[in-house]
Amino acid sequence: MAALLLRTSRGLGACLRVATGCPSPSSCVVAAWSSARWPREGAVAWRTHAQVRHYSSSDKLSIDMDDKTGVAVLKLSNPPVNSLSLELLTELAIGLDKLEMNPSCRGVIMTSAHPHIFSAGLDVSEMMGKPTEHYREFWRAVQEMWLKLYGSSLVTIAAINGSSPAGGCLMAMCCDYRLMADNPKYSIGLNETKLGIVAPFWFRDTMMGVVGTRVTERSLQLGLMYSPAEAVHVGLVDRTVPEETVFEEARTEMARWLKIPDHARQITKSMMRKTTIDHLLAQRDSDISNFANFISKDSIQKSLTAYMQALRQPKK
Ligand SMILES: CC/C=C\C/C=C\C/C=C\CCC/C=C/C(=O)SCCNC(=O)CCNC(=O)[C@H](O)C(C)(C)COP(=O)(O)OP(=O)(O)OC[C@H]1O[C@@H](n2cnc3c(N)ncnc32)[C@H](O)[C@@H]1OP(=O)(O)O
Repeated sequence: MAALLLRTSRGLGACLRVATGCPSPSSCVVAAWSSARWPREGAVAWRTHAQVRHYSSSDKLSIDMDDKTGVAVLKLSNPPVNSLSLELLTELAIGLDKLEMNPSCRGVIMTSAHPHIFSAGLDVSEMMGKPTEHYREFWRAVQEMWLKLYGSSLVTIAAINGSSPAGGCLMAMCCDYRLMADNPKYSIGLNETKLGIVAPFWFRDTMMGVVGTRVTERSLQLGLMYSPAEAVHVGLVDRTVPEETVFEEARTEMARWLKIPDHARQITKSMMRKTTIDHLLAQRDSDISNFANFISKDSIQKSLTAYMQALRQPKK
């Protein structure tokens, strides 16, 4: 058991083989471990100096870590719609990594600084009119963000305070719990087919883990966007709350999750997610090539152009 308390600081994907005698990352089922999240002398000393630390140096992302509660707040702030550009994706992956390595950190609340939009998903302009090398780099960054968030050993809660299509929905689905503002104007879902593109297998697998096979199949084929109430009905969101209380409700929910001993919860989370993570890790390069080939096709570029033009039309 003592071996289980070793820190590896690498999220759920890192196998603590020493703990289970597991020979390889791919055959290890329960050994993934990030860090034993018990207070250490160093961490306590750190707390006396500063309770809240600002983590991110980017203006597109703020990360504030409260040393007293062990909870970090990660706020997307990339106007106008929090689209996930290469830069923001990279910042997200770095920020999540830093939190994973901080022994004081036990949970992350992810939310948006924008009043009505959680995230518009991947920045479509990163997928249009660029050279193949750019598409490859972009897609690796999308994968990396997913690996860090889906594979995080921390408690992750999405405080969804606005619309959340496609990649925005993916980020929310990576979290352990989702609260959404009950505003019927907001929507959430994987709408990729409506853009003429295809949600890759790991988007699908993430959704299946949240809502099951049947709802995923219907949602993906039709590119369904759900209102908050519908999202609760299909299980995509755990709970709706009045808009002005989303953040406080997320804090209350976090406190509930933090009552569970970290080691037990982390191993359980790893058991649930490891197969899905390994699936992408095993096919990372081919997934990048598939994306780059697919997105470079003239027909796909035309679809994206038409979609963006339609988006720019005045709304009725
Ligand atoms: C064989 C093949 C097998 C496998 C395939 C292999 C690989 C897979 C291939 C591809 C996978 C790709 C996966 C893609 C995931 C994504 O996330 S795609 C992005 C999808 N996102 C959307 O569709 C959201 C579109 N946006 C909206 O619905 C709305 O903008 C909003 C609800 C978010 C906000 O509405 P409003 O507040 O009304 O704001 P506006 O609509 O006026 O937008 C303001 C401004 O922002 C621009 N914009 C909006 N969204 C995006 C975006 N995602 N990226 C870039 N830019 C965006 C919009 O055009 C406006 O710009 P301007 O007009 O001001 O210039």
